[in-house]
Amino acid sequence: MIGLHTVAEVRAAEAPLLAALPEGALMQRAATGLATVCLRLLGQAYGSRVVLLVGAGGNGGDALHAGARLASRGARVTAVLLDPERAHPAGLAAFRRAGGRTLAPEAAGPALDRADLVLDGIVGIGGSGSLRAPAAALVQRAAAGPALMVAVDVPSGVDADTGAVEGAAFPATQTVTFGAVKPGLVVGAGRGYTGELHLVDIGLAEHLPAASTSQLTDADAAARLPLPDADDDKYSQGVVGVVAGSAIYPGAGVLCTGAALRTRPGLVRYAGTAADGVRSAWPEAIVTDGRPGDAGRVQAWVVGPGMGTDDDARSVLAEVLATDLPVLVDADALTMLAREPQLVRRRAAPTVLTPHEREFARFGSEVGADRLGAARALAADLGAVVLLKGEATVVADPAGTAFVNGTGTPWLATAGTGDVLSGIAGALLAGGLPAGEAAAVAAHVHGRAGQAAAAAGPLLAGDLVRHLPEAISRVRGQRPGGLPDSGP
Ligand SMILES: NC(=O)C1=CN([C@@H]2O[C@H](COP(=O)(O)OP(=O)(O)OC[C@H]3O[C@@H](n4cnc5c(N)ncnc54)[C@H](OP(=O)(O)O)[C@@H]3O)[C@@H](O)[C@H]2O)[C@@H](O)CC1
Ligand SMILES: Nc1ncnc2c1ncn2[C@@H]1O[C@H](COP(=O)(O)OP(=O)(O)O)[C@@H](O)[C@H]1O
Ligand SMILES: [K+]
Repeated sequence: MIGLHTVAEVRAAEAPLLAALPEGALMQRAATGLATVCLRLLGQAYGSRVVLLVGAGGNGGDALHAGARLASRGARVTAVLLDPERAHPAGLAAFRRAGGRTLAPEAAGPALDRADLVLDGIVGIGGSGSLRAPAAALVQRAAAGPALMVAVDVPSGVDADTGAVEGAAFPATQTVTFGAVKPGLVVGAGRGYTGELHLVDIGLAEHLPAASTSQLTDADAAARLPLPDADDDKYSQGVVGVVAGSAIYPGAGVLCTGAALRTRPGLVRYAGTAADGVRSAWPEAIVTDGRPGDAGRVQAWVVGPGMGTDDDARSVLAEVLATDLPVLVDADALTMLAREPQLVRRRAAPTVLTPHEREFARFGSEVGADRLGAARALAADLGAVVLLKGEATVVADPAGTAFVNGTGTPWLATAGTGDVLSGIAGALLAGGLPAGEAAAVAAHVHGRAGQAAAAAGPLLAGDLVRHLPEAISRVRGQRPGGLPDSGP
């Protein structure tokens, strides 16, 4: 599990180290790691052109110390001092001793235009608000040039906690971050500015609290996807019930049921008006065109995709939510639930809501720039797990534990892929995973299936279902074997 730590947590963890270590030692660790990454990227330091963008805080200090190391290896390093009077004194002295030269921001254009590498030490975890004018102009000039763009700790202009970007920000090809991954590097707009992420260990780990926000690795997901063993039968892996699709639009029912089958193929029951379509696509499912109560026993329900929002649909939703089973609520069911949120507030069993941004807004407030904060707030308000879909899907539970998904591809932005996600998550809920983990593992596996399917070109939602066994095998670190095809 990759823990994501807020600025406050990083500052609190730094405090005892700063008190215990000789002055500047922590910054030396950071700068050494930073210079090592830059040297690797440059390949050959000697003769290469490096420009440092240096703000007035510790972030600029890191850049100056790293620049000194690069200069001592023969790189031609120029520091653009945004606030010369306040540049980090020890860093600037080391930089000058190593032969580095300085420039005023107004004179920096030509150097930026021909740099091999630009190091962004404008602002790190001490930043607030949008990037100020001189810094923003330098960032834009650097971005237009040919250089590798390396951000120090956090790309300047990105809010380290939320990923919010107001105005300009440094579009890094690489970000070298210190001590802990900050949430803003992997979520929201910030994710798009971070590039490849490098974490430098500066000794903070033992001082950091347990992370309340995490990102799953393949190994974390695999540990939550148990293999069936000799004692299992078709019921023991958990039976999932699916209410999705309609007579006119059976697709959502077919996709959702297929995804559930391909995730934990113990048993999937389907109840709804898309019964004929589901039956012919998936002979493995047990299908009724009756109500959920007619379907037989299940351990979790998925309700919503393509089911409509008429009175019948509303009464089916109420029936499912009145059970004491875990329920995943998606799509049309979210639209209905937003009108009657008490249906979920009064539940004792876990509920997972999987809105995209427009569905989220129906519950009363826009997602905004702080996606983690928004998901946490809705989860706490409704007492449900909220999986907020999008480029970086986030999952939050009512107690405040959250996950940021790290897998996926923009090719997933196509109709029906959300129905597949619901089927995967429903199967994991029925298997007994805690609701927040079921949602997070589902997003992880769904993203991996998207990546596998996209390798062959533009993907359709049905391709995701077909690639699920392969994606799950890969998450487990196994070489996927071929599976016969069935369904969409
Ligand atoms: N603590 C340590 O020992 C270690 C710290 N480390 C490093 O230090 C960094 C934290 O240093 P920090 O606390 O000095 O803050 P920092 O990120 O440099 O920002 C402050 C400067 O930014 C400016 N500024 C603010 N907003 C702005 C905006 N919108 N647009 C433009 N400018 C803006 C602000 O200006 P001011 O408001 O003061 O006028 C001030 O000049 C951390 O990220 C890591 O890199 C590592 O070496 C490990 C050891
Ligand atoms: N730009 C994107 N990058 C990565 N994943 C995306 C992007 N846009 C959408 N997705 C993913 O695609 C899926 C779309 O789901 P949804 O909006 O419910 O579509 P539908 O209702 O058509 O099934 C979600 O899992 C979402 O996270
Ligand atoms: K920075």
